[in-house]
Amino acid sequence: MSESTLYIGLMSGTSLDGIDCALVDFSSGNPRLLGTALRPFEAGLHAELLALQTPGDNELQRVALAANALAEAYAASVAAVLAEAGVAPDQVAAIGMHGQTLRHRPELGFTVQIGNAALLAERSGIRVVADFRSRDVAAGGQGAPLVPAFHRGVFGGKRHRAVVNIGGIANITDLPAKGAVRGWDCGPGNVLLDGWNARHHGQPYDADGAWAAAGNSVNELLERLLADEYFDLAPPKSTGRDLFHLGWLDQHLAGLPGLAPVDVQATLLEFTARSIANEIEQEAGEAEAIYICGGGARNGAMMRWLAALLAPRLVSSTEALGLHPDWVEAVAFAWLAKQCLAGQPGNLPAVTGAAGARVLGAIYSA
Ligand SMILES: Nc1ncnc2c1ncn2[C@@H]1O[C@H](COP(=O)(O)OP(=O)(O)OP(=O)(O)O)[C@@H](O)[C@H]1O
Ligand SMILES: CC(=O)N[C@H]1[C@@H]2OC[C@@H](O2)[C@@H](O)[C@@H]1O[C@H](C)C(=O)O
Repeated sequence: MSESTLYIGLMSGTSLDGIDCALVDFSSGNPRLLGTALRPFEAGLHAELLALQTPGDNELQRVALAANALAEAYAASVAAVLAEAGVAPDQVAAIGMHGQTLRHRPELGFTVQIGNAALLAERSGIRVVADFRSRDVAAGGQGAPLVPAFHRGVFGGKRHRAVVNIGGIANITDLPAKGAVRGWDCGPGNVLLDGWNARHHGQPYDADGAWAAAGNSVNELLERLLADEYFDLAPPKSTGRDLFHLGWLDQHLAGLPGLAPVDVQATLLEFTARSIANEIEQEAGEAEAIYICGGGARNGAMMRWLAALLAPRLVSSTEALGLHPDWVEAVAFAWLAKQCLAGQPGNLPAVTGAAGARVLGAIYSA
């Protein structure tokens, strides 16, 4: 089946909102979506994946069991998408399985995405490509972001554009009309907004940014957050929950007692939007139009902040370029699986800082 042009991309990202699954046909120049599914994590698995983000007891066994539970959930997503599209497993060339990031420490030489790829191959009957980041890290790179090569192919054009993924973490791809593509993680996306909202309202996210929009940003807190040294680093750079988590926010709040939770949320929204806009101004200032993907595109208050901060540039979602913002990352991992099977590189060394272009991923036969 290696001549099949159908691939499945599976992404469960740093926001921990669940599993994005996309069935994609690459037979023409542009990827064509044949089916999609977003499956929230079952509560117990969500709690365990969140707990495993920080060191704890009996980690080896807990990680192994969580990796199995993830594979079962991935297999259910794959089965649902195939059934809806009327496609049989043997018509699919491969699944690109990102896995769940538990640690990202390229400066120490490792990044960890869990998910039992062997079990997913067994359950789905489809070849699985997994562990996309390790080879780039082994070659001295950040192992992230990996989507810029895909963004170049689908979103590049005659005008200078930038694409911003606002997931748990936010990353930017700079797509000049001529010249090299650049990309880097610019800092938090929704991770702090989600965490603060969950702490105060018990809900996974602040729908449409409505709670944040009801508060007033606190300048002293905003300045402290923006002073983090991550924002002074030049690309290549990548980050994760290892750095940006509620404990990081709590450290900054410690010297500012008595703030109303709604005003902290308002500050987090402005901080997130400003950190993204600042990095675009510094690194991709010539971009004429900015396209947002990831769940942040559903946050109206975030989109209004970005439009104001980045004016007169046009700010819209990637839907304007033909790919719905919810599915960009899953389609990218389908594409990365295709690159792997073709023996083609998936990374851009100018983005990740790796010593060279590398074929990414490990293949688990069907
Ligand atoms: N209606 C909405 N209003 C506000 N925010 C939303 C809405 N829908 C989704 N989001 C945000 O989008 C997040 C999910 O985004 P996404 O799926 O792109 O992240 P991810 O892929 O897990 O992260 P990453 O790209 O960092 O790996 C949610 O956690 C939430 O913060
Ligand atoms: C280590 C890791 O999982 N990084 C993710 C995360 O989520 C967004 C940002 O941080 C990005 O660098 C990356 O994902 C995308 C898909 C990437 O590699 O391009």
